Amino acid sequence: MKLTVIGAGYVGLVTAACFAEMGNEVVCVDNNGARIDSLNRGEIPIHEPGLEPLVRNNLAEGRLRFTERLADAVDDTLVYFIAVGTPQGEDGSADLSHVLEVAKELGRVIRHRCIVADKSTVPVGTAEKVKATIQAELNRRGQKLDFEVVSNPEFLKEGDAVNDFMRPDRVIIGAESPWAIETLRELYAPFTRSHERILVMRPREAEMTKYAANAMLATRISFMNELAALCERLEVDVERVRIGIGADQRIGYAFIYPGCGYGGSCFPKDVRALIRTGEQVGVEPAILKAVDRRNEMQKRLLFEKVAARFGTDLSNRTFAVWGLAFKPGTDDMREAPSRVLIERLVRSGAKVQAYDPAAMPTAQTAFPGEWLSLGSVKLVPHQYDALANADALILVTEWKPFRHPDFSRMKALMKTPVIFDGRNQYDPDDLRAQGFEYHGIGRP
Ligand SMILES: NC(=O)c1ccc[n+]([C@@H]2O[C@H](COP(=O)([O-])OP(=O)(O)OC[C@H]3O[C@@H](n4cnc5c(N)ncnc54)[C@H](O)[C@@H]3O)[C@@H](O)[C@H]2O)c1
Ligand SMILES: O=c1ccn([C@@H]2O[C@H](COP(=O)(O)OP(=O)(O)O[C@H]3O[C@H](CO)[C@@H](O)[C@H](O)[C@H]3O)[C@@H](O)[C@H]2O)c(=O)[nH]1
Repeated sequence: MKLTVIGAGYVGLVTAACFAEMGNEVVCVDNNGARIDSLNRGEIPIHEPGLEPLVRNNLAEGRLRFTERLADAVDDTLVYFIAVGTPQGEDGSADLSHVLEVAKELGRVIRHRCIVADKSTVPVGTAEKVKATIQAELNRRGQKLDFEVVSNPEFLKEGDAVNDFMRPDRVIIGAESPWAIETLRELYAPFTRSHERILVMRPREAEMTKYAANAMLATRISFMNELAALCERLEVDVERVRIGIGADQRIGYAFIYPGCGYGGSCFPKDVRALIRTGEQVGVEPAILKAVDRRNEMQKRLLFEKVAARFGTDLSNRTFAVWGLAFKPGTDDMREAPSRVLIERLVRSGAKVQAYDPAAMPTAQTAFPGEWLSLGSVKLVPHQYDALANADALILVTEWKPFRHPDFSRMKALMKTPVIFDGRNQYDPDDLRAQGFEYHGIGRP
């Protein structure tokens, strides 16, 4: 099939590469010229395991092409995928400006019967807005043609995106006409051969399903984080409680890990967008607001624990931070808990020595230049370098190399053997036996 994917970010690039890998002819468009230039050289602008060989092979085989201009895309494209960002707007709602800009441009360039499938996460009713925007441009051109706008939300997780796209739990097709439904069924068939995982519904239902999934997962995390706060006061180890409740098949173990808060480009903004939707339609989003509020509290928790231990004036203190990305497996620092922690540490006069296996280039631009130039934040080349003369280690992101480190080496490097474990990765008893002072999340 001939496809065009608009947006070469985490979703667009994975979508384009995976469809090309299945034998489709794909053009991937992005208005960021520098990004397109590097992709055409086979350089991947994001860290996503398995993506680089996929992009390189398909570029070399000629099934995948990158361009800056939508007008350069294949003229006979059958399905256009919209995969541009929908960041949080000022009032918390999803900012649709990029999506509608793409819709307008599509209205200017399409010449044949086609499907426009929206992969960006958008509020209920957006497919109708996209359709109206395209139609207005076609009318302006005096062009009559048949097109359908479909909602095809994406559920991939960063750090495991290629795997999620290749083996999806489900593919949601929010479409009206049998033609659009059949076309997308055919396109996704190679990804869902083992058993039927294609779910067809109306576009509005598909749009809602995406928010509902993220809101449910975020709710589980905030619920566990609240339980962790209770456990800490009651001298109960939340990790034992997590294992105890996860064993109930109705609950399960997924997304019940307490920690220092959820981050990333999806959960925070999607929960807030759904809150805004509730307010707009007159439904009090009581649960969603609590989920968001608990998460904001959770992101401040590590700093509060540090301040409770070392005081609020942290000048002359040095802290090692392990993990800057919002989760392991990615270089993405959007809404990362590390940012909240480091900002507070620096404001309190502390020096930070930070290391992340993938997010060091992102960190170079994520922090104000003067923090780096004045040495408030030092980005070090190795995880153990962060520990040199540190008053404490703060584990923020549970990358694999942090899970089973050399504790005796760590102790020798640090000024004081204190660990704040923001992801409950270590055994408190074991660490205390080795002479560490241990502070976890929801653990006595
Ligand atoms: N990141 C994820 O894990 C994930 C997963 C599922 C869904 N989503 C949703 O998918 C959408 C995209 O997310 P992302 O993380 O890939 O975003 P991103 O910011 O990584 O990428 C978006 C890309 O779109 C490009 N772009 C913006 N406007 C454009 C235009 N007019 N024409 C061409 N290109 C344009 C940008 O230059 C950028 O490269 C969002 O709605 C997000 O909520 C994200
Ligand atoms: O038990 C858990 C699980 C996750 N997290 C945190 O939650 C955040 C999000 O993690 P994850 O969901 O793995 O990553 P994302 O890439 O943000 O993926 C989510 O957001 C995407 C964008 O909408 C969806 O497509 C995915 O299905 C959905 O999992 C991260 O900060 C994690 O540290 C926890 O604190 N506890």
